[in-house]
Amino acid sequence: MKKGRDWFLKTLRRTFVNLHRQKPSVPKMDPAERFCYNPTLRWNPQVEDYFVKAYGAQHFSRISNALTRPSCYSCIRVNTLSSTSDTVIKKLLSTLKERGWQNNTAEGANVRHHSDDLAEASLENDGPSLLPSVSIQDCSISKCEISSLEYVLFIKGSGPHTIDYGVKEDKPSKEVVVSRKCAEAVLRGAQVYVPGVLACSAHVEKGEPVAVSVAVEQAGADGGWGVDPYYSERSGLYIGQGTAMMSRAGLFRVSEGLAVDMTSRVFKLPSFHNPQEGEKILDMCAAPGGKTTAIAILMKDKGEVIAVDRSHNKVLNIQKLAAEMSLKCITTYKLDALKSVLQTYKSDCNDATQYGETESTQLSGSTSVIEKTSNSAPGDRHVSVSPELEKVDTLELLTNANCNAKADLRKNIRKIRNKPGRNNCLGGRVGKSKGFLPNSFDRVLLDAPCSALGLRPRLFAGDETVESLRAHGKYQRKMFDQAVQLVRPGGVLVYSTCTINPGENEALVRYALDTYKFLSLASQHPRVGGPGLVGACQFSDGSREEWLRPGEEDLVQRFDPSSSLDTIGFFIAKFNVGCKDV
Ligand SMILES: C[S@@+](CC[C@H](N)C(=O)[O-])C[C@H]1O[C@@H](n2cnc3c(N)ncnc32)[C@H](O)[C@@H]1O
Repeated sequence: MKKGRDWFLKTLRRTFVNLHRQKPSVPKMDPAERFCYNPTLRWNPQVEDYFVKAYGAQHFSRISNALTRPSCYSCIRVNTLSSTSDTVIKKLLSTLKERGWQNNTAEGANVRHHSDDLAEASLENDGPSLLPSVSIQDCSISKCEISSLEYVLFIKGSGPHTIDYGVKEDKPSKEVVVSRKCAEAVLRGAQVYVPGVLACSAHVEKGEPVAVSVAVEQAGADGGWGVDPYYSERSGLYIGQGTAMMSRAGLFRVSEGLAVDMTSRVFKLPSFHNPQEGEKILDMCAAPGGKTTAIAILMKDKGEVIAVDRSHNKVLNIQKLAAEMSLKCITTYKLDALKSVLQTYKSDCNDATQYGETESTQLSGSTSVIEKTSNSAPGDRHVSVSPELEKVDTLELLTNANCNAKADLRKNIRKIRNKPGRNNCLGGRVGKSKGFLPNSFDRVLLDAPCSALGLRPRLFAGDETVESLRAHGKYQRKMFDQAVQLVRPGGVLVYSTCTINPGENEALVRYALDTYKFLSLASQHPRVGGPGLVGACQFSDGSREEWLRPGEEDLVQRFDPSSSLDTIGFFIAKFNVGCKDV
């Protein structure tokens, strides 16, 4: 992160120096066109070409445009073990009120005035249930209407709003330029923190109003992507206005802290820093733990939820979330889902469901996991070495490991590269798992990693190639093969992922409906009962494929009709494993 920021700052400063020397002429333009939010999403040219052929230029431009805007909703899961949805709604409303959401009518020009009475009434209401949706200025909170999911709350924001930046002679008074990542967070309700700041106008003092704009990567002459800080290039890239919380000099002296307190935003979405029984459940790609904790709540914190992720830091995040929510039935491990099924195990382990290292991150004593004291390979040890010593250490490690195969050599080198410290490790112990025995879980959730192409808002998409998009599917399939082996006969495997509306293009149909075909094929897996597959896919054109049985309709996530991005289809498929005749 720090390296990236240094690189940005270096590039930026170098370009500013060049700019100064070259004194390029900035084309005059209408301030309304320039000081607004109207970004163009850049794609890898091949991917763009691919999608334009698939959707047609106009439709693809709509998709691209929609992706640059944040989703209208934030979603909060209520921990119903310690509160109720109504209580949390009241609390959220009161937090919003404290933050001035009702009265701050100076924010933006398109302010929608909802009645404060409703919010007031609901805050004072001690009755059994609130209205399904309560609104205050620019924001409404509602419970999910699907029965049994009332613990899910939707917070709807508003935007885009027009902001008066106090432009004089085509220039806003003072300006802070932030990185693209920072801007994407600000568009979802965050503040501007020091690490996100790339540049700042001269003579900015603490307390002064500043316009906040974003420096997005532009295609360079060499075919690569780079930040182009040309003033005029940030047209349409203004994301709001705020108060500088430190002077310009202070900003570049410190490495953390609040840099700009946002007072007017193009998109208003409040940011809240919040986050069934006896079964044994595995969550295979669990971080940050949203679904793990939801499962634990549904289990009334009784039973065993084993949450694994391949990233050390992300496992720490799951632990943190579980601890914050006082959930005791969650045990976490670091594990690559592609190696979830234990390959070799020793017969002296009675009823062992998995092998772990000495360290367990188990949060309760309820799991039947058996841990071994030292079954880690020599390469597993954490070696903290300086870069100069790294080569020596690698060699030593390889010798010690007595590796015969090239694959082992590669694996051990990778382990060294990823050792704590190189990865900005958050610190903290994480138990490693060697995998689980087949048939050892009542249920397995595979919330597989995807291309994240549908994540919004998105201001840069140049990194994704057609090949990388295709690779996600293959990766998911391998994980599925592992997951299906771990469910006990009669158990359930839940698989969730998203895909892209295929439109009418044949090539895209082949690519996007890959998942769909995969799910159909998966139902013919020797361990999966054909009719046991339930799932659904719903596309924007209204077409729908489903395999649902009465009472299972709620398994399917439905489209938000108010969303302007209508091209992503969701799959949530449930497989009954090991019973062909279900
Ligand atoms: C879609 S996210 C999971 C979100 C999570 N289920 C939730 O609701 O909070 C996918 C996760 O898979 C993890 N992941 C990616 N490849 C993995 C692998 N080979 N093994 C285990 N986890 C993996 C990523 O680190 C990421 O945290």
